[in-house]
Amino acid sequence: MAGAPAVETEDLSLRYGGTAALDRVSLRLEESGVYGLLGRNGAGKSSLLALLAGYLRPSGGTVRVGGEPVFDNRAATSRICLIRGSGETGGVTRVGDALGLAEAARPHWDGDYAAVLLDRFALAPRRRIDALSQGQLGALGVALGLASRAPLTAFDETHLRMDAPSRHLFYRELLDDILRYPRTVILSTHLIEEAARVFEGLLILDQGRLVLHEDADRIRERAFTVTGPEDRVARFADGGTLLHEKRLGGTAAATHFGEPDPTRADRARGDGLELSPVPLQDLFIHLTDPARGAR
Ligand SMILES: Nc1ncnc2c1ncn2[C@@H]1O[C@H](COP(=O)(O)OP(=O)(O)OP(=O)(O)O)[C@@H](O)[C@H]1O
Repeated sequence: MAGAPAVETEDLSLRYGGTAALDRVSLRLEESGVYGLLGRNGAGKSSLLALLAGYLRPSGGTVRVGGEPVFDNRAATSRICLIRGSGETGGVTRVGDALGLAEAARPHWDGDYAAVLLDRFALAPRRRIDALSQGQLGALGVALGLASRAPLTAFDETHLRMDAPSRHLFYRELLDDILRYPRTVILSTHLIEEAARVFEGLLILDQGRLVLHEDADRIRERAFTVTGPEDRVARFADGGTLLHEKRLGGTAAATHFGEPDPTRADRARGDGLELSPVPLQDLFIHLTDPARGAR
């Protein structure tokens, strides 16, 4: 559907018996780009991706990709590629066979690009899949996902077992290829800091709920830590959104997450306080801290 958001969910919920894996998640991804999906273990990331790919029927709410409902809709799901874990290769024997399967299933498949990626990841098409290491399986999953060129592609912790140079190659390919062929990519990962540079937007799930859905640039503007003498840091905190506070021998460091306000920042600097950006991983830890609700 022309002009429809790439991904749209409304009050999307999923229950496994008595467990609420996802609880009324509403989100819209308008633009092509790379979105980071973060959450602690069991937060609901895989459940959300499985629902977006049409693998599961929601217990409640709706999910649309490119304007179309996805569950039981082959036309819609052929435009979605979800690579789960180190990848599922359909029970075939060799790397080259997995590419053949993907070519048959994926309307936007680019075989030449797949061959280039296999070469870069040093994976020969004749290699037996059952003899690949976990990291090599991840690299195959990454190659299958990238070469699918699906309008919605999701990687569910696919690259976690790959070594650092291979992961960096993946991030570079992702950024380069999305510029050439704009599409929406969701990357679920626990490797937050190293992947942060590829994220245009961020989704954070906590216990099945969406606690943050924001552009990466805006997050950088909204989050900062103010450090200095305790009394001045406390004065600065008045009326702000305090996420975390640390004190040591009369000095305090308070992490805020609120609306950008340049005058407050100027005031803080004028008061001799130091302002610094918050690493994404710290922000994630603070936002998903179980003690936060109590504070
Ligand atoms: N097949 C299932 N049967 C029952 N409960 C499930 C099933 N799959 C997931 N769950 C539960 O649903 C919740 C969300 O799980 P999910 O796998 O979506 O989390 P996740 O964020 O992907 O976690 P991780 O980072 O550990 O992979 C968890 O409480 C999990 O125990």
